[in-house]
Amino acid sequence: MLTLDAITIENGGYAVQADLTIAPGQRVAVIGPSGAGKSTLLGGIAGFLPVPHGRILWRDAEITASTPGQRPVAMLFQDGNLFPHLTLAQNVGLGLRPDLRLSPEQRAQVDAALTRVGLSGLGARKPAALSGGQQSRAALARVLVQSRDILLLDEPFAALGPALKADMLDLVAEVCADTGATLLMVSHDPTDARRICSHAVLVADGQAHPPVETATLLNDPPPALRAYLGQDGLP
Ligand SMILES: Nc1ncnc2c1ncn2[C@@H]1O[C@H](COP(=O)(O)OP(=O)(O)OP(=O)(O)O)[C@@H](O)[C@H]1O
Repeated sequence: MLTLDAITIENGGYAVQADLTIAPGQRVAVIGPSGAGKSTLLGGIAGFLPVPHGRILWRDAEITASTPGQRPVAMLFQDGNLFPHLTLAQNVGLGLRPDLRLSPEQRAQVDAALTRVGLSGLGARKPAALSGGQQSRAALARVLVQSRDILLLDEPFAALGPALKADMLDLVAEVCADTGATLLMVSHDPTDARRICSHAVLVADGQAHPPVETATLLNDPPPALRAYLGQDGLP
């Protein structure tokens, strides 16, 4: 269980409050108006932003004061996930050791992660020699190799076309099912949430609400979400 026990997360002058729990292995979309604090929520869970009030717990152990590296969390951002001067294998290896002094076992883990995301044999390539979809897969492999319990994805596939994005979302769902990882994924596209997230957290007006079933939330959105989604259900 991921427990956000009456927390406040600070992001500059902005604050987001949350008092909710997320079940292990659950896939949860984080949705809400632009600027409402979705990235702030993920940043607080990851340990990148201060949480001056409340407690964050994972499986009953408090992690509020833990550094990002000590938390059971791996995070994938929209941009800047790959270093252009490093090969794919090195980029993925960074998830295991920042100095890249990998043991043979760790190299095998990198190869396995690349294979899992469909990039077998491409480890020696640099990111520029890959398509956008392949780059997204490599970034996902780096998150995978970390074997963390919680995956935080902040609009990671927004730059991809619809078909590639759907492939990546399905891959994320498969990986979460394989590993039992708990997923929180920020997305501006409600179809992403419907595709792979059983539950959704609405972030609006500085408040992250407890998760509810995605279909329930999107089929009958509260006013703050309805205004954002518009009549056709898209932002
Ligand atoms: N460094 C900062 N200093 C002050 N305010 C900030 C800072 N970073 C973000 N904010 C503010 O915090 C609020 C929440 O930002 P956040 O990025 O979490 O929203 P979001 O819901 O992820 O938005 P979007 O959907 O547009 O990405 C915004 O109103 C933003 O202006």
